[in-house]
Amino acid sequence: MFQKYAIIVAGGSGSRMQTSQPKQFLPMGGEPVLLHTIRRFFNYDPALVLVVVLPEQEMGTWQQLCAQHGFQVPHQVVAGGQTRFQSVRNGLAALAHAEEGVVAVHDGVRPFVDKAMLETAYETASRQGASVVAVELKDSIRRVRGGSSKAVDRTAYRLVQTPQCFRLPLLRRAYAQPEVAQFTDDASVVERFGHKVQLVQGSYRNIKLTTPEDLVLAEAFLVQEKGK
Ligand SMILES: Nc1ccn([C@@H]2O[C@H](COP(=O)(O)OP(=O)(O)OP(=O)(O)O)[C@@H](O)[C@H]2O)c(=O)n1
Ligand SMILES: C[C@](O)(CO)[C@H](O)COP(=O)(O)O
Repeated sequence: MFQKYAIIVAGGSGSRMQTSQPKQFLPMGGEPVLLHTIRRFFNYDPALVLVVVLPEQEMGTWQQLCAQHGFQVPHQVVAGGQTRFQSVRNGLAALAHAEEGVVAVHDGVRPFVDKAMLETAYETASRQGASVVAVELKDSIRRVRGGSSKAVDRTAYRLVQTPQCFRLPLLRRAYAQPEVAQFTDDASVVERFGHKVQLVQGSYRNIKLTTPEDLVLAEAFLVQEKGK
């Protein structure tokens, strides 16, 4: 067995959602999105060490929401940075005293992560160092260049999700690199550091709440889950 950690990043402003409240705090089935996400990790493994990264100015909001919803899942709260990279780095700093184990980095706005996916991602990273959940493309894709476009082979690509799991010392060393614009996720950081990343099966339900229509889908998923 190995110790499991999770850094749940919720330090963004949610500009594409176009709501006054950051999307991680929006209600979904009557409870904040972030609360659902954290609970999924706790239900997977109550012994998991949880670090939640929040916008510095929203610490009070989160405290209030936890009190309002009687949310008791133990977690450490850390202030985020200007970019996702900086938020993950701040989350890692909160684990400075942890030595071994596997850490998942997960978007706070992906509330439909499930137990099977978490188990596969953690186990794969414990054996191979780095794992990333991903799904096949459902649409055709085209490469755009200048004013024209060209069809490309979609079977050669995957859509990358979170959780992305890593042996803790590896992720720590990778995040000591200087930030570059190409770092859109944790896998890209670890890969640039020189470590291969193993893809594992994600899910089409594991959506990232990004734009307003994603909330409609999320509510529908919840209704469906409650009916099961
Ligand atoms: N400085 C940042 C930026 C993003 N995130 C987190 O990274 C996840 C994925 O990012 P994204 O969906 O892009 O969130 P936002 O940056 O909040 O959204 P937008 O780009 O629309 O502003 C989210 O859970 C978000 O809160 C973060 O912790 N710190
Ligand atoms: C990490 C991520 O969710 C994997 O798909 C994605 O890269 C985040 O990108 P965003 O531009 O911050 O939404």
